[in-house]
Amino acid sequence: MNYGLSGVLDTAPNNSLNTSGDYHPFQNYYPPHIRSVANGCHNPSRLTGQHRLDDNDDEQQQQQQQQQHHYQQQQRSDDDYEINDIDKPKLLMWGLTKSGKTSIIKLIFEKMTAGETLKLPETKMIQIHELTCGVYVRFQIRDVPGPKTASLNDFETFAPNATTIIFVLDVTEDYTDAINLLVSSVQWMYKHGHNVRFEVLIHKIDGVQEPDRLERYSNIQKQVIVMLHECSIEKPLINFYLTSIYDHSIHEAFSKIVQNQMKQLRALENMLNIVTESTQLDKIFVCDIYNKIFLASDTKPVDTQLSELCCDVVDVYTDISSIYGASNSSVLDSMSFCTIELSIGLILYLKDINPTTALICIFKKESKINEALMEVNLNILKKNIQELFLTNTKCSKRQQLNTSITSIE
Ligand SMILES: Nc1nc2c(ncn2[C@@H]2O[C@H](COP(=O)(O)OP(=O)(O)OP(=O)(O)O)[C@@H](O)[C@H]2O)c(=O)[nH]1
Repeated sequence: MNYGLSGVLDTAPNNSLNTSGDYHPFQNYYPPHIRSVANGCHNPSRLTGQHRLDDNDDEQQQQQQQQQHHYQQQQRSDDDYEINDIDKPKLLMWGLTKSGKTSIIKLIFEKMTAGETLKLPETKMIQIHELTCGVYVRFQIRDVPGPKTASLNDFETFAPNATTIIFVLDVTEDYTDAINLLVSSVQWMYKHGHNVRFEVLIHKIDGVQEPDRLERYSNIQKQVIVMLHECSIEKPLINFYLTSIYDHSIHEAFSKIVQNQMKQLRALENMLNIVTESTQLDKIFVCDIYNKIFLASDTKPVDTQLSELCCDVVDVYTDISSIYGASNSSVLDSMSFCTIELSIGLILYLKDINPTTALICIFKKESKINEALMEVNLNILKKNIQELFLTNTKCSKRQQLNTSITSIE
């Protein structure tokens, strides 16, 4: 399958408007100059930008209605997107009691504040969360009561059908027991033939002084690898992250964990690479605006500060939308966009993909971006992203059908 991006146009030599017949109807809405913060908006009744102040402009209203109609159709096709329950990744939150498992889920997916997690009761029963990121990426997370010691009794019940284990290790406590629990859990999985990935969150890092953080991270990592090596597990599937619910690190780590579940990731990254190169952008992220999970970015190395900036853009956008927007409409719709110019010479541009997902582009103010070309390419990208996910589902449905025909023969 060709994972390229059909139809993406290359940068024109100057900043002129693209006059080809290909130009997207959005052209009429988005004047080809960059505007300042959050003057993109969702529908006529919400916060309006300077180009929409005239509510009596019939032509504009008609076009807006057409766009809304397209978006509703898109929403309907998104609803058609079904993922087979067997294919759905099953993530297990695992770690000692009070390590922070429930807090992480509540903070990312249920909008609980970090302060509110202080009052969370101990988990007594297994909690199953059916979650969706960016409409298309669906998975299940199981939050289970954490053991008080390095005992595997409960793990043997919870682990067998997990496809990924998210192990939460409280770095502010003596972590000998936590490391023993982690190592024996990996060992148990290998012994029972489950070659699953372990995503280890070295958590509550806000409680450790800045200079000691990396040292503690590499000590824990080394200790775990040596212990696994002693158990003859040479190349474990294991990743380590430094996290805290008091900053963006937990969103960043969880984004990587979610990306590891997506079979479309490489294809998506290829598409984003093509668009960043052809449009001369510095970076593009695909982000779920409700939980701030990044589903992908182009493959240029990500500066942590850039992804923090993206989370901030999303916060600004959703805050303004919830203050000024109509209560019954979604935060993003087919006309949503916003541009923020930073004093450090960067421009952040947010644009919808679907009702929950946005593209966030970053480019330097001085770079000669052809904005018309950027708009065309981002619209093509948006369409291709949708097709990529839908094609994948159709393929897997067709494969299932073929399998059942074969078995009947
Ligand atoms: N300082 C700090 N505290 C955190 C962090 N994450 C969670 N906590 C606190 O850790 C405590 C325990 O969190 P829980 O989420 O209940 O832990 P759990 O692992 O689900 O515990 P069990 O339900 O007993 O398995 C709470 O008081 C949280 O506020 C963090 O990143 N930093």
